[in-house]
Amino acid sequence: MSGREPTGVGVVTRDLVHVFHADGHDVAALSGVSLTVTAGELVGLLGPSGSGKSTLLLACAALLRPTAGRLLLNGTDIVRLPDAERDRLRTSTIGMVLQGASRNVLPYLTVAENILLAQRAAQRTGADVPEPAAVLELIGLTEPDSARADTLRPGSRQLLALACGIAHRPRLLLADEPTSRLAAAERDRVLAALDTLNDRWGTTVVLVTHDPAVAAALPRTVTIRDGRIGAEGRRGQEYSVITADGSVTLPAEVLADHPPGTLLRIERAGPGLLLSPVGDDPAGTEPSGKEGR
Ligand SMILES: Nc1ncnc2c1ncn2[C@@H]1O[C@H](COP(=O)(O)OP(=O)(O)OP(=O)(O)O)[C@@H](O)[C@H]1O
Repeated sequence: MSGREPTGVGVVTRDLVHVFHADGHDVAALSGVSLTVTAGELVGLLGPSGSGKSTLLLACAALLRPTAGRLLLNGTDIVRLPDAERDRLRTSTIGMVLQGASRNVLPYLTVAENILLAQRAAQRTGADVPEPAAVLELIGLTEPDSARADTLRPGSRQLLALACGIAHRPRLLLADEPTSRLAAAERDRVLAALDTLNDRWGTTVVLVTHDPAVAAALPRTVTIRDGRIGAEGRRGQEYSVITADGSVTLPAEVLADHPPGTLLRIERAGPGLLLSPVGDDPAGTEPSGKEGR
């Protein structure tokens, strides 16, 4: 190792759009995402199935080239970078943990062999990589180096997947549902590993999760709805976000009582805003309800 501590990468997206073309029709997976993740932050992406979380993660990982918009890693827009440059970023700067441990580790290799394999691409470019033991210590995986991956318990296999994702010491780690299908104690080990990584190496971490317990433990969450940012959370508390076009996504429980089409009066109330639903005739010029019959 060079001894110089790498710090995390800042991620900025502006009006990011991605359209998949499948079976003769288009699917807009991202419809204008503008998000800023500061270098060294730990952020969770939440949202319903199909809202665009994985697509956003893949775009940040330079594994998918967005249709439009900007995506900057430490100030460099990677959307229009040549393929070779994007490959180099993935080898040197970005770590990706795909959904499901089996997509990140080879079952018939040992713990140590999986780490060494994950480091190979970075080593080919002449980069310094950490000792496998240092990676395992940071992640908190205590199983012997010689254990085959397919003999590990689910939580340990997921920790190994994380270890492979950070084996080349990336400055940005993107993890797609790293705690899914884990028991609470195993989930907590994975969360602790992400915290330690973020704290000790200063790595920026963006993870997708559906688990409310994980979301509540994260310092910041961003909720994606229909390919846009719908809400932000801080330590489990949810906030709506005013988007660039001035729209606000209401929380699901508010929408349940006030369906689309409801008229709202918006008034300033000191430093706050008061949203009041009104009838179909906000000016009150028509008699309403039974009184008019
Ligand atoms: N390769 C693809 N080809 C066509 N459509 C796709 C492809 N990948 C994703 N989609 C569509 O894009 C939209 C967003 O998908 P995405 O996987 O990003 O959502 P998600 O929020 O990660 O969902 P989940 O929580 O279920 O993983 C969905 O409508 C999905 O069907």
